[in-house]
Amino acid sequence: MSEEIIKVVDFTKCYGDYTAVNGISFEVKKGEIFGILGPNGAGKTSTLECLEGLRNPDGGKIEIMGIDPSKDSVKLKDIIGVQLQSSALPTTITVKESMRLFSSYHGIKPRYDLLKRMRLWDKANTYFNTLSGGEQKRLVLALAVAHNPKVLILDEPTASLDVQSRVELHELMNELKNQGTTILLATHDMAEAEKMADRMAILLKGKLVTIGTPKEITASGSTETKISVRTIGKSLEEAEGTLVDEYYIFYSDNPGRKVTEIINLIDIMGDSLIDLRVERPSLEERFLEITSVGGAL
Ligand SMILES: Nc1ncnc2c1ncn2[C@@H]1O[C@H](COP(=O)(O)OP(=O)(O)OP(=O)(O)O)[C@@H](O)[C@H]1O
Repeated sequence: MSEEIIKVVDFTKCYGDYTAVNGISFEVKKGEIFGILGPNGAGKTSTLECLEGLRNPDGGKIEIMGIDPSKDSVKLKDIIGVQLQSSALPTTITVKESMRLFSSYHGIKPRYDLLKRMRLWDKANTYFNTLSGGEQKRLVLALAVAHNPKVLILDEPTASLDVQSRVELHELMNELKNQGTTILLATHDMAEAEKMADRMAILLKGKLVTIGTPKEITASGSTETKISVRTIGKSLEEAEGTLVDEYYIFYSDNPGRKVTEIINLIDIMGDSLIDLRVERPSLEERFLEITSVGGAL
């Protein structure tokens, strides 16, 4: 897992006078799922589009398996898989025709197995513009992975997908990862990022504000761990917790020590524990902390 597949060094993207991405650097290793998170306008899509060779950087360096996307789009096309925008497909192409077209573009046999897997086989002869939003998205994803790309670039892949399709896509991503595919995943969905990403970068106003595993990022915040305790008696009445729906709620930056203190108190007071829950701050809470005014910037 140490081979660097994607290298981004001091990358900058401008639109006229506006700097959308301002000197960011990160590397993605072989077989990693790397999340790119950030609020609207943070620069995620601009970064992905430069990696895909659709736009040219205005500064710094980008490499995918040693290829500069802005210079060698021919070599890049077989290495990367990208999710097309829905508008990139002709409205009256059928599902099966689109798979044939893409497969011939990559010089492979049509991957009808993927249409079956993405539950699109019943719609094989349906025009693209009459598919539902979720079906269009499933097709676009099937087309992105048809040629077994070494690098898969996904921009909000599960937005507008139903729960079943979302779970199926996550399974497919894990399978591809296990086969050594490197996946770049831009998402607004914190639960998805926490579940799927090995590491992630958070962008804010074009700058990279933090990078690490979901656990590292969550643990680096000031948000405290929540401990909820329910007892038979009233042993915690005098402790500093707040009573909410029969649970005493405590917050601590040292949850191990706090839980021991609480249990000792319950014991000393001759009381009995009914339930104890420890909830670490979520990635979402940490994300909000980082991206809100007065956050880590
Ligand atoms: N073609 C363009 N011309 C001018 N400005 C652009 C263009 N594309 C993007 N921008 C601006 O660059 C900034 C970054 O946009 P980008 O789409 O990369 O952000 P994003 O993180 O993907 O946002 P979102 O989560 O809303 O999709 C935004 O302020 C946007 O308005």
